[in-house]
Amino acid sequence: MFAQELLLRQRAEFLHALCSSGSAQHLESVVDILLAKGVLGWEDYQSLQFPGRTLYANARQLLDLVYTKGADGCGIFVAAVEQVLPEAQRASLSFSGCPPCLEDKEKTQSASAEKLLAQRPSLVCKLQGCIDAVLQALVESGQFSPEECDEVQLPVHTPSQQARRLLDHVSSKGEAAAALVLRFVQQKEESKPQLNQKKPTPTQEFLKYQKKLTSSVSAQSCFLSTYGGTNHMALDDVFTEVQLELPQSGVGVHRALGLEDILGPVGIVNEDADTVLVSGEAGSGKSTLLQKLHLLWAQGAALQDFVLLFPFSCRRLNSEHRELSVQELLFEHCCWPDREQEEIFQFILDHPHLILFTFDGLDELKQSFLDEHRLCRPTQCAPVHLLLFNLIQGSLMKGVRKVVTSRPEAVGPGLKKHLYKEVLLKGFSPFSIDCFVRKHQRDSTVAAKVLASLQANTALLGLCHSPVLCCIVSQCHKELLGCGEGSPQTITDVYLMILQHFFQHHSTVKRTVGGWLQENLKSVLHLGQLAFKGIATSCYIFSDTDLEKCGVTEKDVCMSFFIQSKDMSLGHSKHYEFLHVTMQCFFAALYIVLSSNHDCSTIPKLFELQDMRETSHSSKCFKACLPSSNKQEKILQECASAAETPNLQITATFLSGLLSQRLQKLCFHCCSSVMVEKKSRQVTRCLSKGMQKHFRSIPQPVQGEKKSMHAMPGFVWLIKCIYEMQESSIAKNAISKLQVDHLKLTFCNIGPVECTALAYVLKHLKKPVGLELDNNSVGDVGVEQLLPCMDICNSLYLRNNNITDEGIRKLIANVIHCDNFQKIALFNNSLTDACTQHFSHLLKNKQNFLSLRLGNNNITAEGAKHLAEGLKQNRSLQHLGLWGNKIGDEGAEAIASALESSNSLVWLSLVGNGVGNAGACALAALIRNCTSLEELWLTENCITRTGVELMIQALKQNTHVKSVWLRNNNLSSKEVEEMKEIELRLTF
Ligand SMILES: Nc1ncnc2c1ncn2[C@@H]1O[C@H](COP(=O)(O)OP(=O)(O)OP(=O)(O)O)[C@@H](O)[C@H]1O
Repeated sequence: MFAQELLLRQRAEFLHALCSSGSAQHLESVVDILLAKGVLGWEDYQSLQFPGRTLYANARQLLDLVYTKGADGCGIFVAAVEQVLPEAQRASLSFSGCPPCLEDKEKTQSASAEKLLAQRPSLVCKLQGCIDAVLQALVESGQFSPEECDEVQLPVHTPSQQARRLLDHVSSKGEAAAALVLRFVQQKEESKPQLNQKKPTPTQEFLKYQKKLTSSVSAQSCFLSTYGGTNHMALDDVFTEVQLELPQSGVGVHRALGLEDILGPVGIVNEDADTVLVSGEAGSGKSTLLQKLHLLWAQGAALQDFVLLFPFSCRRLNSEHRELSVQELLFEHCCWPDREQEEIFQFILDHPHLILFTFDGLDELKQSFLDEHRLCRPTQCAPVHLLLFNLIQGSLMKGVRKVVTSRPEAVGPGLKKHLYKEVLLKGFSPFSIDCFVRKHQRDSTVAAKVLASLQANTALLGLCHSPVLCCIVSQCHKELLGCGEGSPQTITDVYLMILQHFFQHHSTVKRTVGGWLQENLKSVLHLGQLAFKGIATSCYIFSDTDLEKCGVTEKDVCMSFFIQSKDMSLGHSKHYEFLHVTMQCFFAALYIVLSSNHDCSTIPKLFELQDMRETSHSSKCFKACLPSSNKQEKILQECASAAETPNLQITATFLSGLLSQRLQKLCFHCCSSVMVEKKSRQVTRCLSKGMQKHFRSIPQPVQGEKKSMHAMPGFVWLIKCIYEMQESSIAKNAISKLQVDHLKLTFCNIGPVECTALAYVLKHLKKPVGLELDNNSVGDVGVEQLLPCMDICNSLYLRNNNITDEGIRKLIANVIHCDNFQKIALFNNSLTDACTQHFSHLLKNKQNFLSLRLGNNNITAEGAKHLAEGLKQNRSLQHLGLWGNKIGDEGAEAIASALESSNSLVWLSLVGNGVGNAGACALAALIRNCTSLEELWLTENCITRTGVELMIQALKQNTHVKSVWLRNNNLSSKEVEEMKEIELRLTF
């Protein structure tokens, strides 16, 4: 088939192939190739750069364009798609009979600019990881302005997009800039360490082993056991992009990362270390992400610098009680070499840089990470956890790259110092939720209905940012769509929904409302007992005997709550795991509620653990709740040294939900109402006690300062438990005694779910507070969830929280009516000019508003003009911060002229905005006329002597201004010295 015809016939498939991952990566890589091959010209390329257009719209535009390029152009396009897509995706497109492809046409490119274009695809790869250095070189050589650097480095761009922006700018600068970039990349390549140098020639036996390992990794990773119970879904069909970020470092930046960045060069903190940590909350998708990496490696689509990949699960390593050498660990737990074991192991020892180990779920390892016991010889036998710790530290098999996943709580400073880099996994973005539901629900009408019901219930939408919950919600679409008003609000509701889903799926009996739990009570208690024991002893894999002991029957096993353990080392007997560990926590909580066997200290003990985080004390205390009637149980108790606090906390959260007034009635069908009510009172008391303890720890403020509480993650957990109870009186009671002016919840892993709970509780505060949520993952959905408590907030700090203009639109529509609300800080989000209209509206209509800080966003002169409209009509604003935007001279003129008549403005920052002398001139007028201004920040604004002199003149007429900051402008040191003498208030 001719390529042009293929493009027409398979248009839908091409679109799907380029866009279904939800990321622009495939599309952009194809465009790179088309530019390099001359299929697209610069104008074509510009027409594809339409801001705000959806991925699919861009892909359609590209297909239209390519079609007009004739058969050759289409042929190159098809080949480019083939090159860019992972193998599994390629299968859905039929390329047979297509014209040629991507061999280079041996053009003799003399000019550097031409080379830059022809080598674009490889340059995009090579530039990642050295963008900052290239930009610095371009600035130093006068080729780039600081504004252009800022544009390239915008945090909304992924590293590959930053590389493309850089190349785009360079291409408009001519030969010298292009030559500089090429030189830079060449030098970098030449100085690269061994990793990318020619790979050694492996022997036949090695190649056979590599093949065996690859197919075993592929077999283990190609399916995802999902909530269909017995159904398995191909990972490639359902994997949806997750949000990856780098942790903060100083005034850090949240950056969108792709899968390739997990092992790529961005975000390295310690070049000498070998371990990459991927950390994320329960159900955020760590195991699935690792599984995807395994699959991509096995498919030859990623991580091809590594010739062998050994995947480990810490959950399964817990069952290894022998002492092993590293060699035994690799070969017995991953893949057995049929021959020449020694030779293969020697290859691994000789080429550590070509080997990758992955360890999933370090938090599930029964022993906490210790940096003490060193092993150095790969032949030395030791308990598995010691081998693991020594591999992570690098004292064993230095140079082998390791990827480890863990919940954040389990990562202490001892481990952190051995990290090459850390990547935070933040679950699904709103876009991914959409994508996931569409992939999971093949029927597009059902998918649309599920998505509509999520939009109508934003608390549930917030929960769906956690992939595990998104998966359950999508799985239970019938229950969800049929529940009308009573649609789930809490995480307990969602797990009850899946419980009901599975029970009803396996039952033929017609049920009475609420009767389904009663009908299945026996199964619930058996499964609950197994889950409870497991949670208390960090046990997540169960043998037939374990099941038998708790009375779990064959029928219970078939109920879909379990998956069969994929372990290769557990011999022939069957082993089971709950579908997900959170499901185990849920059954454990059900058991505590429904069983009559517990002594009354179980609930208080479970809640007390918040004070014992990161110690094994919590588990010891909790283990005491286990009935230790027989020997085996005692052994179980002894060998578990550290039950995971996070899982105990999740269990306690479910317990709060199940014992809430509205869900209690479900339990009344199954056990004595007196007992349930008693347990419920216990939970309420524990929550109240826990909160009081936090409040008592608040230090008295230093004189003149506000009383401030710096909340810890334990506080957020208590708030979430209170939310699960869905009783205003409990929330009111718990929070009414909090008397602070400022509530600080920075770096507390606050996402939309936590925002829902926070708002539910904080709205009952008696006195207005400042709410500081900097450096979390609030996002637009989280902002919407916070609205109910905005009445009681006088200031809101949301620096670094992935907020876009849409979140701001909803926020402002609400806070405009809140009398107390006076300050907002939104430094380092994804805001553009579109949000400034809303702020302008706020400024016009809220004459007690004091402070607006929008630093490090993407606001241009256009946005500044909108803001200026609002500023003209505002009489109260004291602080305005636009640091690190791009308002330029025009924007500065608009802002300065709007503020000239202000008699409230005290502080103005336009740092790093390319204000220039024209802007400085307008700001000089502001200095002359504004009677209240005290501080003006104009650092890094390309202002020269002319601009500063204008300001000096203006300052002569103004005694209010205390300082004007002018560091890093275009002044020589001589000029700086001179001007300092003339005007002491200038700071250089
Ligand atoms: N990227 C993804 N695409 C599609 N589904 C996903 C993705 N990530 C997770 N899921 C779904 O969510 C479930 C839970 O994810 P996963 O087990 O990977 O989380 P986790 O972070 O490892 O949890 P835990 O810390 O509790 O072990 C998966 O079984 C899968 O159904």
